[in-house]
Amino acid sequence: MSANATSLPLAITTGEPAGIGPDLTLMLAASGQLPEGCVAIGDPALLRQRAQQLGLDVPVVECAPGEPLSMAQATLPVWPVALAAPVTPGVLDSANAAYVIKTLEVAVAACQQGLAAAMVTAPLHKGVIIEGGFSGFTGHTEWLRDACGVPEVVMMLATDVALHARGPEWQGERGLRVALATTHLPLRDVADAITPERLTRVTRLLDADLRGQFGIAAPRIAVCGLNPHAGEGGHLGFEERDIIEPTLTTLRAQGIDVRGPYPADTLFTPRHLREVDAVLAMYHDQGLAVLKYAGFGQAANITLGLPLVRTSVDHGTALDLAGRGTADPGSLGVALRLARQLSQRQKTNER
Ligand SMILES: NC(=O)c1ccc[n+]([C@@H]2O[C@H](COP(=O)([O-])OP(=O)(O)OC[C@H]3O[C@@H](n4cnc5c(N)ncnc54)[C@H](O)[C@@H]3O)[C@@H](O)[C@H]2O)c1
Ligand SMILES: N[C@H](C(=O)O)[C@H](O)COP(=O)(O)O
Repeated sequence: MSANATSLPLAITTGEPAGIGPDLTLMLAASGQLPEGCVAIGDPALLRQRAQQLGLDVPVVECAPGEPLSMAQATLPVWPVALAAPVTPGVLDSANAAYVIKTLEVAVAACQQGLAAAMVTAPLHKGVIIEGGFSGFTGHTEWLRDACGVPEVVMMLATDVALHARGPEWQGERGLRVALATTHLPLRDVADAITPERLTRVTRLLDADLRGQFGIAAPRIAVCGLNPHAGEGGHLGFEERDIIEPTLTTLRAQGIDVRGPYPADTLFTPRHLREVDAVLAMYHDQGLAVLKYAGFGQAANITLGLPLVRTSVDHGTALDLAGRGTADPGSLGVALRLARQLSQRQKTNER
């Protein structure tokens, strides 16, 4: 296989086996919407069984990293990882936690060895991974940071503009990009995690990847406050006055176009969004509730700051839909297209 980012496969980790990850991968393959050069990572027997449950005629073809992929229409090439326990759609079993982690390890190794262009992750279930013995696990994003040995990563979700613009007024014609200063933390711990050091690392990474990965020459970043009305001058919380504002002042002096902190409730309105390229939210639901309202099913999750390209879906395991054929594969399609685009850009940047 040529070591060319356009011909290297996109490795899809199929995620929680009782969730919709296997279904969505098969649905895209069956409908001919799986982009050329994709390979799934998971248990071939599970995929064949799920295809049968969904009534999909998708031959599952086993192969190994580095081998040429089957080019036949509507087949699904698979790099095999064996399940530990049989799966019933919608029913979690912590015995399969190590299997899910193994699929991630295979994808990371393939990217690192130049055998995959990027990894695209279908959803996993954080709770069952923890119950399966991975006590520190909080999500793909943090796991990938540690697996790749980098000090910081940033979670950013973006709507797919071409497919989902709400109209020309929705953040201009560039869609909505929301990055998070903190990720999977209990709300109780969020305020303590908003430190000058973290804000500085996250903002610098966001600025660098908007330039390098998204080709924005001079990124403009709007930053949310943490408290209602951005702290009301210190009367409704001190984090803006004492931490966020001074950090942004320092970053501006270093040449980063970072604006705010703004009251988060009115920042996510077209008039403000049109003026910037990304919003940095202070915590998970502050940013992602808006992003998912704007584009659920047509958005993707990107991990910034990794030495490899990783994109993901904008939704979870949807156990209620597994095995039924009613889940929407749109976000997986967006994540795959974005992964291909980012891996091609990464290759161009390396030249
Ligand atoms: N990328 C990931 O790995 C990822 C992302 C988000 C959530 N999760 C995990 O998923 C699990 C369940 O999370 P949750 O219940 O908060 O969110 P969820 O996205 O699984 O489900 C929320 C709602 O959205 C619906 N939904 C989700 N995906 C859909 C799709 N493709 N088509 C149609 N409807 C869809 C579900 O049926 C449900 O009603 C949790 O363990 C969470 O941590 C993983
Ligand atoms: N925060 C993500 C979301 O709500 O869509 C999701 O939990 C996935 O996170 P990881 O990619 O870190 O697993």
